[in-house]
Amino acid sequence: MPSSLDARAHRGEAVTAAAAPDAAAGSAVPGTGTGRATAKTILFGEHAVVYGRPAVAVPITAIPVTALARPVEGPASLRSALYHGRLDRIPERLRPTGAAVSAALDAVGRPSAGVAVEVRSEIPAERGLGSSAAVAAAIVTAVSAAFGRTLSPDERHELIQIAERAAHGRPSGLDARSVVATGPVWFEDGAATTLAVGGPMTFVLADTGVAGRTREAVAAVRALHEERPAHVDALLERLGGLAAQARVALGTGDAEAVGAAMTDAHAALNVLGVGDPALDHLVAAARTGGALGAKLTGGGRGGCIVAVARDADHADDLVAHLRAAGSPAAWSTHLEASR
Ligand SMILES: C[C@@](O)(CCO)CC(=O)[O-]
Repeated sequence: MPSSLDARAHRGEAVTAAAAPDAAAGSAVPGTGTGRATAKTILFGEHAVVYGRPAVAVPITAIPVTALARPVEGPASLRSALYHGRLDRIPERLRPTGAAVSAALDAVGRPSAGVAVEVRSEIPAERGLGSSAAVAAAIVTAVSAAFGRTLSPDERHELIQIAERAAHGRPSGLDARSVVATGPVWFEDGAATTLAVGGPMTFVLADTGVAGRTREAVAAVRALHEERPAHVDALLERLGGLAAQARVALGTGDAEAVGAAMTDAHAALNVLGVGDPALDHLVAAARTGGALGAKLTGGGRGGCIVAVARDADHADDLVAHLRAAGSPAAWSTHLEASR
């Protein structure tokens, strides 16, 4: 992993579940533009959400990405930890990032304008933490601001979705909504609403060190769905049901019930074919470390796990335990009760 993504353990910011103002701040002074978004973790509903089931996600405000953009003479360019050069020569794997710049230029009516875009991201890529959606969110906000436009949340969502389609074909929109939220979200029918949290809850994220493969995992679920629709529909129904159950448990602050639902969801995701031995290893380690439950988070087939800690102090122990079990990076994030 690049040095900026070195193993760190954040105690995590308090993420309030109260009013969820938009987190993708941007300046709209023509000539300069900034955009900001954050990592996210999906607590429940990944993959099932692609098939219309509900999901629960939490933005990780302690892990941000910022984009800066300014109009220039000459071709559009990108500077990031992964690439520095002309946009029309961007490597295939960064095509979604290029798509975000182009989509924003189209949206401001300047499709062939030159723009210099710089991305500073603390979000590890390909770890199921929403890096592609967050980078796209920061970019579309920054580029449109550089040309004097402030995007409405829905306009911005559509532009992020263009980049997400380049990333993995048929995105549900969950990532695009979560990376610009400031509190936990309930996602259903393409819309995100603020989720009530009835008591403090602390989650720990741990990286397997194995790159997640969302595109491949989404395609594998689609193929399995075509092959065995009844089997897959039952799993998707189960995953959607666990999200609904967890919504109630979050609302009453019942961390044990949230953890139990997570462990069940992990099992269902494995049957769906999006697991990985490295994920199972960390889920098992989380349990021996005293977590109330754990599961893979995001696209799967690598990436991160998310676990429920007993409390904020236990989260620190759990981070250390997961690091000792081989995780190269672990973080914690804390939710305060919203009422
Ligand atoms: C796997 C998935 O459910 C989440 C990826 O972070 C895909 C999507 O929602 O588009």
